[in-house]
Amino acid sequence: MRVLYIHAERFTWDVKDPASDIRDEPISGKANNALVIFATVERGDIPDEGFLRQIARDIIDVANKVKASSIVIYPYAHLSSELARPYVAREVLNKLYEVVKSEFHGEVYKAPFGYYKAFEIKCFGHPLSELSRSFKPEGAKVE
Ligand SMILES: C[C@@H](O)[C@H](N)C(=O)N[C@H]1[C@@H](O)[C@H](n2cnc3c(N)ncnc32)O[C@@H]1CO
Repeated sequence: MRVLYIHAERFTWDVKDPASDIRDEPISGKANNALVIFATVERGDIPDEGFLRQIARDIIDVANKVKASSIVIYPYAHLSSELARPYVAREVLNKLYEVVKSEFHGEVYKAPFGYYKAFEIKCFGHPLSELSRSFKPEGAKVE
């Protein structure tokens, strides 16, 4: 999984057209003082508890470091050329959302999977406000 973390003073997303047969409810939204997680699920990623906890731990660690009051999981198919199939990607992101929500003290949001979306973001610009990560399942066969 490839992720881009942006610590944003304000983040809003507006659902547009469907972009996949596999999709969530089309709910737009906004969050303030949010750690926005632009997340691309890659081929080989699995909805495995241990893998997801590893990612959730890092997300929450950064959210606490930057004193974010909310976290947004944002499905984003643009950070890798090795995309997981939509069915798997949606399941991985929905489970990641559940793990983060169960362990973070603040609000946790998930933008809907499977759509084109407009978004507005105001990045704080401090040294930890833009970070990227790559997570691989333990012992996963790397093609
Ligand atoms: C398009 C752009 O504006 C929007 N932001 C978008 O990316 N929409 C994506 C994700 O919501 C989801 N999606 C599909 N495959 C994946 C994947 N492997 N990982 C994450 N999301 C995925 O399905 C949509 C179409 O690819």
